[in-house]
Amino acid sequence: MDLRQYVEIVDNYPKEGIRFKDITPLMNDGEAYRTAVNEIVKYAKEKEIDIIVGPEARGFIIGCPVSYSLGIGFAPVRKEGKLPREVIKVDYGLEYGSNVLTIHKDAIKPGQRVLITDDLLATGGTIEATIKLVEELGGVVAGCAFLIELGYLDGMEKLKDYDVFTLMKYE
Ligand SMILES: O=P(O)(O)OC[C@H]1O[C@H](OP(=O)(O)OP(=O)(O)O)[C@H](O)[C@@H]1O
Ligand SMILES: Nc1ncnc2[nH]cnc12
Repeated sequence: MDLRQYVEIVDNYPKEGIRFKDITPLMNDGEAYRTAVNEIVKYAKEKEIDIIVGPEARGFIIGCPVSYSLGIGFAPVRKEGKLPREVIKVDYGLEYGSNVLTIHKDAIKPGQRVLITDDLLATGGTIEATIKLVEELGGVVAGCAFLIELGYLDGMEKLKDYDVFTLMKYE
């Protein structure tokens, strides 16, 4: 199944010069969504993952069904001010802005094997920040999985020391 036909490219969103890759058509199609999630489930099984971590909001869309399918937990990474208990935080930049990400201090047990999921790898700022949070809690980043990699933004450079799985690459 060619999943690219379900990714819509929107020019100049959210600002001038950005070509936004919209995955909502993929999610709207049950078969395409399931095919994409199943590929990541397969990858997660190979990596013997204990828990999935995904950054808000699109990381949830990919990570939660993978967690459900494997019967393992999901730990949300959220923008500042959203998680109710004690958190650790990190600043990060992305293709069109900057922000703060947080995770609950007790979300991951030291030594747990973590798969980080997101819809898309652009500059790698979000994934780098998420990795920092996981590692600060003592988690082992056993893999990172994305639907889409924007090769022209070199996010992969930040992931040289990690195992990465992507379904679609745009140059
Ligand atoms: O590799 P980067 O340059 O960091 O960009 C990728 C990130 O940008 C998007 O999230 P965004 O922060 O727009 O938030 P959203 O998921 O809430 O839409 C996307 O879902 C990734 O998390
Ligand atoms: N070009 C892009 N399309 C979709 N999501 C993004 N997040 C960061 N850059 C993006």
